[in-house]
This record gives sequence, structure tokens and C-alpha cells, in this order.
Amino acid sequence: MKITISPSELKGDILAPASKSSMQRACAAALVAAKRSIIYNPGHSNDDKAAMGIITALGAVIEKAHEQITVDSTSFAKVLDTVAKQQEAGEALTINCGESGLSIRMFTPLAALTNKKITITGEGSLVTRPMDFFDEVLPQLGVQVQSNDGKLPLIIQGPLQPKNISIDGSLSSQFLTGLLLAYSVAQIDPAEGKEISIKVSNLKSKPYIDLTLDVMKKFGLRVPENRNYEEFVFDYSKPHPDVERECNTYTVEGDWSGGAFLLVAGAIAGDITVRGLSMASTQADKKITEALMAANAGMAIDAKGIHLHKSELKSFEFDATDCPDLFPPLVALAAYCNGVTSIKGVTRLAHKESNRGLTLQEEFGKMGLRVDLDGDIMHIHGGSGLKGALVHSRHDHRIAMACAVAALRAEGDTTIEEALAVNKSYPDFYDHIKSLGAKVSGGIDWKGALVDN
Ligand SMILES: O=C(O)C1=C[C@@H](OP(=O)(O)O)[C@@H](O)[C@H](O)C1
Ligand SMILES: C=C(OP(=O)(O)O)C(=O)O
Repeated sequence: MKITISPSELKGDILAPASKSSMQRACAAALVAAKRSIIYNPGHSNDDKAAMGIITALGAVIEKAHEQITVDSTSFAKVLDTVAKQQEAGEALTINCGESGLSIRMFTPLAALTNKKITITGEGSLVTRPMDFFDEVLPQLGVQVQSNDGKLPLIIQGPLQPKNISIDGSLSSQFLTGLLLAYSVAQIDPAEGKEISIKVSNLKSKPYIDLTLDVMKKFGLRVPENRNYEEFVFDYSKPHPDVERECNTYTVEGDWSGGAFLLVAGAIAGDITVRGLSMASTQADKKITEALMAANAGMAIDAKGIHLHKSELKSFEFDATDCPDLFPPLVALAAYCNGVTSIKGVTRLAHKESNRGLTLQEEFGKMGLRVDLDGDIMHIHGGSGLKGALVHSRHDHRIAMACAVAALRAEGDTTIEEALAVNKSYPDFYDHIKSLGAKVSGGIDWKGALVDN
């Protein structure tokens, strides 16, 4: 599907979408909390749908209402209980993680809490993303694993038993997120002692772990002591925090990752207000506000939201090692900043939905932007304007959104091929920018019919 964006001025206000990082974690926490949970402001991106599909496959029952979902996962309590009694292994099961890196890395250890033989599959770019962490780590926790040479599909069989382990956190924080959730509810072997810890070296994307711990706390799960992101210690001698609580309630946060595209759109082509992004959030991509400030963006933050208007922008330096998803919107921003912007953390981008350092260089190159890759640093030569072009999302949602935002101020039209890649995280993206006045043509209407294409 192609979508064309013509140069536009944006005006108005918009509510940021639901965060898939927050929503997927809520699904996982609701599953292992093994009771009833009400999740408000649920997301409906493909990654969110993958998470809901997985917890359903693992026994949770989801009831959807207008602005909330109710998850009943009391049957998961029985699963854990069955494991504790070491009964017969259950029947085989397949779970499909769609294209979601977080889902596969977070739910695999949770699926391994059961004693079922489970096949874990995925689609699109997920089949080429590295999963060899599981080959190395899960057997240390008593889980049998078979992978396709470190890639999907995985076949696992638990039950996972928490043990003192050391892991490498340099590729992704998502594996640690999964282990933390699993350790919080797993049955422990008394011989392991009362304190069990996960040591982590070289952890990247640290704020995502803060979000994991925050969600665990809100769902009344056992939360480990975080020793400077180098060791996470579970004290099993302490009673489980909220076992008495009958029902959890959780509100999915507004999405700083998707919201970053709206904020950048406002800084280069607008006079807009983005609502629903909390400054109290632990989300990594809240750091976009620091980049906007460094670029001299016309920004003001108050109780009504974040206001952005078009202004003269200057180049900046930024470290995105712990917030890698900001690279695409930052490139769109830097394209309109006078001078050379330098962003650190390129090596974090190699295994996302595309190899994002290269993809950004190539797709923005088609619009006339010079992007140099110098080891871990990206240099963006901004300020001389972009030309509308035919670009390709490369099946990467953040590349499609970055090109769309940059197109708002380019000279001439920009057509994005495979533009519906945005459905992975932000299905309403084109509708949202359109409601702010962006000239968007092509695509599908709400009935799935082709429009203008
Ligand atoms: O935990 C999460 O919700 C995520 C963690 C980050 O991955 P890494 O930890 O692999 O950097 C981020 O890039 C991804 O989009 C979402
Ligand atoms: C990399 C991303 O997600 P995930 O790793 O969960 O697929 C992303 O949303 O940019």
C-alpha cells in the first residue's frame, strides 16, 4: 500500500496513541498475576494484538469493551500450581508472536513457566532477529530449548526454575524483561536459597527495565531490588505483595515512541498540542523532549499537553543508546536543523525491524539528505531542505513514520511504499496527522477499501 504525503502545515491538538511497550507488559503482568485485571486505554496495534493472542493461547480469557479490556487469568494460577506439583507434562501448544520483538522475548520465559511443550513462531522481520540468548540462558534454568540456529521457530519445554545467573544485556533489554516477570512468579526450588539474582553486564535500553518494574509493581507482582542495573535480586522470603488483591487495574500509558513523531512534526511544520504524554513516565523515549530543546524547537509543556510550533532549528548532539527507537524521528528532525547533528547509538539499530542505521541513510538519501554512519555515531547534514521522493518503509513502521513526518516540509510530494507498516505500533498514525491538517492521500478507509490509490 502506497501513501502520499504533500507539504503541509499542521494545526490543532491530538491525543498520543497507547504505548505498546506499556500495553504488552500489562498483558504479560495480567497473565502471570493469575487473577482478574482490568486494563484501561488498551492499544490496538499489531504488537498489542500479538500480546493479547499469546496470553489467550496461554489460558487467559479476554473480554473487550469500548475503552478497556478485562483479562481473567485465574487458569494460569492452576498452571503454576500444576507445575509445582510436578504433574504430567501438558499437551503441545503453538504461540505466534507476530512481528513483535518484545512479545517473543518477554513471553518465551513466561510460556516456559508451564510444563507444556510449546512452539514459538513469528512473522516478517521477527524470523530473522536474533534469539540465541534463549539457547544459552534457558537451559541453565531447566528449560529445554530447540531453535533454528538462534532464530525462530523455538520449541521450549519448562518448567523454568529461577537460579542465580549472569546474562549479557548488550543486545536487548527485552530478554531481561521476560526473565524478571518469570522470576517474580516462578515456583522456586528451596535448595536455591531465599535470594536469587540475575546479574546483567552491559545492559542497554535501561529505562525499558524501569517500565517493566513499574508495571510489575502496579500488578502486585514480586519486584526485585535493582542494584544499579547490574543485579536484580528477588527475596522470596518476603510474602508476595498483593496476593489478597482481587482485581488489578492498570491504565496503559500514552506512547512517547509514537508521540515523538507527532512532536517532531510539530517542530518542523506545525502549531500543535500533543496530549496524553506523561512527564512522570519511565518510558525511554520521553527523552525526545531533551533533543527538541537542544534543537531549539518551539516547545512548551503545561498541564494541557506539549505544544510545538515551527521555528528556526539548530543541529544538536544526542546519545540514543538507551532510547534507540528515537533514531527515526530524530533523523526527520535533524534534516531541518541547520548544521550537522550527531547521534550516538547506531550499533543498537542493527537488529530492529530493519537494520535501521542503513535504512535511514538509504531512504532519507532518496529525499536528498546526507546521513553518514561513523561506527556508533550517525551524522546528519541538515538545513538545506529535503525533496519529495518515492521512498520505501522497508516494512519498518518507524521508517514509514519518519519519512511521512519529514515529507511535511519537503519540496514536492513524497510517496511511501508499504506504508501500512505503521500498523505494528501506531495504526492511527496517518489518520492522526491528517486530522492535524497533513495532506495524506492513498491508503484504505475504515472498511478496508482502497482510497485514491
Ligand atoms: O521493552 C520494550 O518495550 C522495548 C525495548 C527496546 O528494545 P531493546 O531493549 O532491544 O533496545 C525498544 O527498541 C523496543 O521497541 C521496545
Ligand atoms: C524494535 C521495536 O519493537 P520490537 O523490538 O518490540 O519488535 C520497535 O517498536 O521499534
